[in-house]
Amino acid sequence: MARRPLPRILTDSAPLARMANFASLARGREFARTAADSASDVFHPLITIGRGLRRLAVAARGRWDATPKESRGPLLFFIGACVLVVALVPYGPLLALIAVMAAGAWAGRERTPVVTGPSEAETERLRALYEALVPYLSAEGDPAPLYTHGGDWERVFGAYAFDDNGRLERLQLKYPAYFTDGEDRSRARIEQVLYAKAGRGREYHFAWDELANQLTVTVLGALPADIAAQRFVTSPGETVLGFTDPDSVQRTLPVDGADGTRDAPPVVWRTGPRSTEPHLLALGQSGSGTTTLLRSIALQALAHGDVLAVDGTGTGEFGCLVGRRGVLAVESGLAGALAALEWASQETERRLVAANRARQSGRPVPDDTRRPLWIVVDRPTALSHLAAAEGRDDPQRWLQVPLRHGRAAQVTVVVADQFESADLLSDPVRAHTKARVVLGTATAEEVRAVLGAPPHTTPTASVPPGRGYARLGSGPVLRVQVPATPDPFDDATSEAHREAVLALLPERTAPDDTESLATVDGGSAPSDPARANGADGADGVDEAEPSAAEPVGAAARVSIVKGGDARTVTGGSREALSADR
Ligand SMILES: Nc1ncnc2c1ncn2[C@@H]1O[C@H](COP(=O)(O)OP(=O)(O)OP(=O)(O)O)[C@@H](O)[C@H]1O
Repeated sequence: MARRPLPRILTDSAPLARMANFASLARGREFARTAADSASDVFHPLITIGRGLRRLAVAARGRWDATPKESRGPLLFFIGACVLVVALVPYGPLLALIAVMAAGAWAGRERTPVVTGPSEAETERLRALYEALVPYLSAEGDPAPLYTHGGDWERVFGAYAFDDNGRLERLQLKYPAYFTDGEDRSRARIEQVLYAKAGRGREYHFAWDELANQLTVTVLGALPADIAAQRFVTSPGETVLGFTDPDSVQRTLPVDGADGTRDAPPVVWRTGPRSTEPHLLALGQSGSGTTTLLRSIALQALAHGDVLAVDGTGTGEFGCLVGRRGVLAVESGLAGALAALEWASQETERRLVAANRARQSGRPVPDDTRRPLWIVVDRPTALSHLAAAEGRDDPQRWLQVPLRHGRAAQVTVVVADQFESADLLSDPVRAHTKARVVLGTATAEEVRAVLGAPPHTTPTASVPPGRGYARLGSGPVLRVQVPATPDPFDDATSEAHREAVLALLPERTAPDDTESLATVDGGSAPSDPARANGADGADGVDEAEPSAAEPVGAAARVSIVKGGDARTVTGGSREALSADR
């Protein structure tokens, strides 16, 4: 009987053999790879030296080729002499061999290639920026346009830098000479394009070099906001409005910040008879920090002068000043504000007359006309509005004389208000406040409207309180961060800030209850007539009559503390104030 053949799969050993072959092949490859790795580890120094010797040989060959024919003879002779010397000195050949090996190892070391030029993504950004500028920086009929669609961006972007996240940090670009770089509108258009294309939300500085037709855009870091109220090292007549960029001002002041003491560049405002901007106006949105700026100025002013504060917000923002030496009054009601400002106006006139008389009679100007008087008015337009509703005098009317003649009489006016109410500011306030500050979020047009010049940086959409721009007279527009000077009586104020502000307050000259007298609602509390005293001790003073509590703006009393002595007069009694002069 014939035997049946087994199935082919059981007899044919080819697949199994193939599998066995694959396995041995894979093993062999693995072995070869391991051997190669080990060999390359072992022979790595030799490989490096070999590579270095090859590079040296190539370099020597290049050098030899570059050597003029007539110099080759002497060079050969020199090399031969060197070889002879080496051969003759003891251990010369060995040392020479070691030197050659070392040179080979040095020349053959692996060098990480230096990446130059922008990455692909960065190149794409630069190209997009270039294309976006084409419509604004090209003109029909230009035979050799710097900017054309699909043109060479490397021709115009002289320098650029990106941060670690690939965002543009600095860009220097050339623009055609016919571009109207002297016109603010033309500049603003370019700045807007760059701002949009380089990434919104950051603050950019634009430096226009009109001579070289070159614009440099730099991303600005945020101004440090860790400087709080403190005693600044300044001379009398100097007030620190805030701190700015280091290259914007030439001076620095030692300040205590979050990381200890450091030098910071201040924006210093000079007041007094020689000041060209003797009065200041600060504007901003609600919550931008204008009241804080006034508080900071008042605290600095108290170091060398007297302060009269009028708080149009009626929220007691200057309550911490009440009863302190040098604080003449803190008013938050309409009647009180009117009386206090009228007094300030008449005091300015008195100082001028006294100084004039002294000069005419050849005597020195009396001391009581030389002590600086600061009139600090927060939101006067709120009081103006109230006054109009009640058919009374506009309190701003009484600022006219101090604003016009204050400089000669050592009287400084500081006004703060909100953008929305700026229209209600009187003409003298607008005309005589040459030192200007804009705080908080503001468009370039708003900054320009207040400061008279546009900012050289792109205002960002959100800024911390106290951040803005300052301009003194016709000087440059400076970025500024006001020192944190919060109301120490505000529950939200941190302990450190509260202590910093309280430490700057002059000593108390009146008992604590004065605080509730003048700041809360125009002073409804009775005061102690025994404390009532004139500035010179002999002035006429009305005895205060206790009155019923009245709403803000209907105040009937004024509390004035002059030269450290308390004086209380009825708000409606202007005669009493006049008599006091
Ligand atoms: N320079 C600053 N540093 C830190 N915080 C500040 C600064 N300026 C203001 N603030 C804080 O911002 C808030 C608003 O400040 P502030 O009252 O001075 O603003 P404002 O412009 O007067 O607003 P409003 O008129 O609505 O009172 C407060 O909590 C204040 O402490």
